Amino acid sequence: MPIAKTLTIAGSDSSGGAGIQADLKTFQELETFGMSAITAITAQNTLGVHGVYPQSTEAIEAQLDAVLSDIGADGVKTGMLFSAEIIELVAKKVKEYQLKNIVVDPVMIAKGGATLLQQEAIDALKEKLLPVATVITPNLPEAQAILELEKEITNIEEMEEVAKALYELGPEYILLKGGHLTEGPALDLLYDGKEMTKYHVERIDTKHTHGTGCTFAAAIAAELAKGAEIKEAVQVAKDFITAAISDSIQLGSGIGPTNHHAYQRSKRK
Ligand SMILES: Nc1ncnc2c1ncn2[C@@H]1O[C@H](COP(=O)(O)OP(=O)(O)O)[C@@H](O)[C@H]1O
Ligand SMILES: Cc1ncc(COP(=O)(O)OP(=O)(O)O)c(N)n1
Repeated sequence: MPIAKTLTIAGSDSSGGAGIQADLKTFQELETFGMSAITAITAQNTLGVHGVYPQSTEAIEAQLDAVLSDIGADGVKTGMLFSAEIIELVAKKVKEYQLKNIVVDPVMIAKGGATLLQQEAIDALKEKLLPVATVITPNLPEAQAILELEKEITNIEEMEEVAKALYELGPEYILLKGGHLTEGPALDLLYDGKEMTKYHVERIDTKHTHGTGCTFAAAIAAELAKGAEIKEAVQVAKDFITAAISDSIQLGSGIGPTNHHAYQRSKRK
C-alpha cells in the first residue's frame, strides 16, 4: 500500500517541542510521509516564546503550491496561522486543491502567554477556516475566545454546551480538549452533531507538556490520512499523546517537551 501523505501548515518552534517540529515527529512516528508549509518562525525554548517572525503570504503560498501541485496530501493539520491573511490563504488552498481530512488546531496563545494568532484574525478563522474543517481541536481558552464567552469553561456539562455551539460554526466534528480543566481526568469530547464521545485518562502529574495540543492534532491528521474513522483516529491520538506526556522530557529549565517516540516504544513492549 502507498504511504499516506500528511501536511502540516504551522509555525516553526526552534525548541522542537511544538509547531512544525512536533507535527513532523508525530507524522513520522505514525508511519506517514510528513511535509510542511511554514507560516511563521518562532524563537522559542522551554522558558517561552522570544520572537515571532511571520512569513509572507507569497512564501506560504509557494510552499503550499509546490507540495500540493506535485505530491498532494491525504491529511492536513493547521496550527499557528498568525494573521487573517494567512487564514484566508489556507482556506483558499483547501478549496483549490479539494483537500480532505483537515484538522484545524486553532492555536492562539502559547503556554507562556505569547500571541500566536492576532486577535483580529479570530473572525477570519470563524468565517473562512472552520467551515471547511473536518475537525477542529480547540483547548478551553480557544473555545472561549471563538465563541466570545465571558466566563471560563470549568466542567463537563459546560464543555458539552460549548461543543454544540462550536458545531454550529461549520466543522464536521468538534474535538474539545479538556487539558486545561483544573481537576479530574484529562478529558476530551468529540461531537459529531448528534453524539458526544468522551476520551479520558488519569491526569499525569508533570509540568512538561509543551506542544501537547500540536502533537494531539497532528496524530489525528495522520490517522485520518491513513483512512481511520474519526472516533478511531481520536483514540489513537489520545493514546499517542498520553504516552508522550507520561514519558515527557526534562530539557532546559522551563516547560519541557513530550516524548514523541513513547507511543511506538510502548507498542513494542
Ligand atoms: N497532565 C495531563 N495528563 C494527561 N493528559 C493531558 C494532560 N494535559 C493535557 N493532556 C491531554 O493532552 C491533549 C492536549 O490538550 P491541551 O493541553 O488541552 O491542549 P493545548 O496544548 O492546545 O492547550 C488533550 O488530549 C489533553 O486531554
Ligand atoms: C510554533 C508554535 N505553534 C504552536 C504552539 C502552541 O503549541 P501547543 O501544543 O498549544 O503547546 P503550548 O505552547 O501550549 O506548550 C507553540 N508553542 N509554538
